[in-house]
Amino acid sequence: MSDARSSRIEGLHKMTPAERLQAVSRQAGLGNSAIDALATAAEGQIELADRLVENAISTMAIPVGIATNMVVDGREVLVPMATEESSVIAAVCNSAKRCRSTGGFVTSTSGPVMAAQIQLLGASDPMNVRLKVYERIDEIRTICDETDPLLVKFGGGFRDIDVRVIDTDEGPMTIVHIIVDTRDAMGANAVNSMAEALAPKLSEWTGARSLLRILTNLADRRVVRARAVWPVSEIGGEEVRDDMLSAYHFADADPYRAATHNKGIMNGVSAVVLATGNDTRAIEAGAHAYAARDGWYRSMSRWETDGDGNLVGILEMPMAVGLIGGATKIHPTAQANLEILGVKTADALARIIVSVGLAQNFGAMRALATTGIQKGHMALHAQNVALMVGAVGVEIDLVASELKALGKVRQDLAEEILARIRAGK
Ligand SMILES: CC(C)(COP(=O)([O-])OP(=O)([O-])OC[C@H]1O[C@@H](n2cnc3c(N)ncnc32)[C@H](O)[C@@H]1OP(=O)([O-])[O-])[C@@H](O)C(=O)NCCC(=O)NCCSC(=O)C[C@@](C)(O)CC(=O)[O-]
Ligand SMILES: NC(=O)C1=CN([C@@H]2O[C@H](COP(=O)(O)OP(=O)(O)OC[C@H]3O[C@@H](n4cnc5c(N)ncnc54)[C@H](OP(=O)(O)O)[C@@H]3O)[C@@H](O)[C@H]2O)C=CC1
Repeated sequence: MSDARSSRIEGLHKMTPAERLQAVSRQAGLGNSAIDALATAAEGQIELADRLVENAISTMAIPVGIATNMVVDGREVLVPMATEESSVIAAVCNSAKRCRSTGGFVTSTSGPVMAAQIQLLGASDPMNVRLKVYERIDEIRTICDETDPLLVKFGGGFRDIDVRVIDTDEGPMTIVHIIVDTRDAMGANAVNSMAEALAPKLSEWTGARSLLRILTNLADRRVVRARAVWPVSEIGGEEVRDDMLSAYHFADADPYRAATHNKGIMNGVSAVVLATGNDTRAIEAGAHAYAARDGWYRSMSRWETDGDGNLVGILEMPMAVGLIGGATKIHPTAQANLEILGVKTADALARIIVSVGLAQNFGAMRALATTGIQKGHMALHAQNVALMVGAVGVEIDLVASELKALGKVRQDLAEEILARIRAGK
């Protein structure tokens, strides 16, 4: 652990990344191996990193793996996933393989529609303010569309308003939602610019003070739905199917279980979001808020059986991803991953992501309802544990396979095995 002398490094943001690395190393008292690790990771990447974020000193590589077997809306698709967690990609490959015979994943979407909120305060008549805003819809449309003519040219732009009065600890507030079709963009910048342009006008028309002007990540008008059918024969029998349903009912009724169940879904979702340079925090925030829309936090997915006894999975969630903007357009790896996916629209990307989330959920539930998660997950995790204890080259596979054979993937055992290998025993 470093023992930073002071967190104040004057002018760090004005230095080059190499100068920053030196300054941080000095301040944090880094040893040569830590400095080398940061400098090596930065090679060939730092120029872009320095453009993307502030005070960049290095980069952090996350593995990109390919999920096979996915069929989405009849199209075979190879899906790049960026994740540091073992067994996540294997789970998608496995689950997608098991529903190929029924056609894979079928999706639908409500379209690329985002909303921004403008908070109006200080009026004694918030309901009256609400109606005054509705009366100005034509002017609002003009202001919003004039803010982003390019978006309008591509077929997007202002669509509608929704004006709510909410109760808060400091009394009622009027909240204006501007609803915008953002086409192939995630749309944060477009809707935020529109909200900022519109806010002074809303104050002028209503007499209320405008304060916050920002998009909502609860993108409940940009919902994507995926469904798939797993034949009983591909699940491992009726007993496994019924146990998977019991696992789902547990998650849907208990927020402690729902959090983990949904984390499994997000294992798949966030990995594709990250691989395509999209904003993982935006997607995570929207997904969890949507899962709590009924007033309690529940499973993001739904599971049932069809008339033939097959297991049917359904996932419906907000999916505000883009192909334009953020890191998507400028990160070469994101661009290459989009090429692998072969998608030309944000809508097509969103459909694949939600399908991967559903596949991931199937894989985790099936593992949990049968062998338990440790068998598949820990078998793949054994290599990480071998690396953690310092195994190199051929040692890694030797340590990992001994751990798997023992059925105990533990660091203390890995250390013992490595010591034995090195002693030639
Ligand atoms: C791990 C498996 C897939 C093994 O599952 P298995 O049935 O033992 O696999 P298999 O060896 O019989 O192979 C079947 C297919 O799985 C795929 N597959 C199999 N192995 C690989 C591999 N190495 N790399 C790529 N693909 C692999 C591959 O498609 C293969 O077909 P093939 O191509 O050979 O014809 C299964 O046990 C599984 O899906 N487990 C769940 C893993 C999981 O969810 N991991 C996430 C980490 S745990 C977590 O964070 C979330 C959680 C679990 O807490 C969520 C929750 O609680 O709900
Ligand atoms: N709460 C949140 O989630 C927030 C997220 N963000 C960040 O915002 C970023 C995403 O913003 P986003 O607005 O998507 O990106 P950009 O503003 O970079 O890109 C969108 C813009 O690109 C132009 N454009 C060109 N071609 C198209 C097309 N085919 N479809 C749609 N627009 C097109 C449009 O017009 P024009 O170029 O004229 O503007 C559009 O407004 C992410 O990095 C995210 O992290 C930012 C703030 C808050």
